[in-house]
Amino acid sequence: MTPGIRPLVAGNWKMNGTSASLNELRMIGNGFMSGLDAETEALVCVPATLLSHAAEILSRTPVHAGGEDCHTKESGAYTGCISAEMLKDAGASHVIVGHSECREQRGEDDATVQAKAAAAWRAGLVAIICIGETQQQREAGATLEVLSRQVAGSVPPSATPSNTVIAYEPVWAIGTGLTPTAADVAEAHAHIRERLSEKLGASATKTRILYGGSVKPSNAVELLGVRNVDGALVGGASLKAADFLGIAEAYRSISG
Ligand SMILES: O=C(CO)COP(=O)(O)O
Repeated sequence: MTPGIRPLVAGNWKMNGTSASLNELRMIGNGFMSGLDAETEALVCVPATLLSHAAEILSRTPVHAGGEDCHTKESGAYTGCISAEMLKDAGASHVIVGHSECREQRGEDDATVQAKAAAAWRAGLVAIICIGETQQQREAGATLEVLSRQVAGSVPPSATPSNTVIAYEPVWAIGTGLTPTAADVAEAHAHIRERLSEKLGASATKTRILYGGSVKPSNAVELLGVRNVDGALVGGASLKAADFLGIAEAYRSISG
């Protein structure tokens, strides 16, 4: 937690979900309608095929709908790609950029991630910029150096707390059930905050830094209670309403 920052609990459905999954989304929306802490903001990023349905379902709730990736360009001959403007048109408020799966599987570099964040802003979306070290980098003792490089390269210098969220996702913790210790998370988030301060000045104190990687209801209190952790980016556990709501509940117990 960071004093003065409203936490964000965000889901990332990845390449999961068909129209049959929208019921889980309805339950997530309803969960936030009936009593979840108004101080916690919530978002579910869904496959583009579901986005307009998701936005419609969530429009009657406090939960936002988001995209999972976008192209740098507004339109053009880019078969199979989706622009930030298209996501906005379909009802998105946010888009994830630079997820490690996109960096690894599609060879996305920091400059591309930075251009995608700028594309998100151009369309009026909040960019959720993902960073995080691989297992090999952690074992080599290079975690903080990698995070410095990714903040320097992936975060546009004009980022503000209202147009940008940072998500620290150690690659080795994604989908593995492994998580860093609370001390490791604290060190990484403090380091990211310092690098953001150098780059963005005073506004860095208000920029949300989410933790992502095997967050579940059972570990949410420990992980999200760490200093400088301003929410979660949740993969697998966001596909089940009960788990996603359980994570948000954990946040309430920390804030309370
Ligand atoms: O990659 C993630 C969210 O973007 C994390 O995924 P898991 O929560 O499934 O580990």
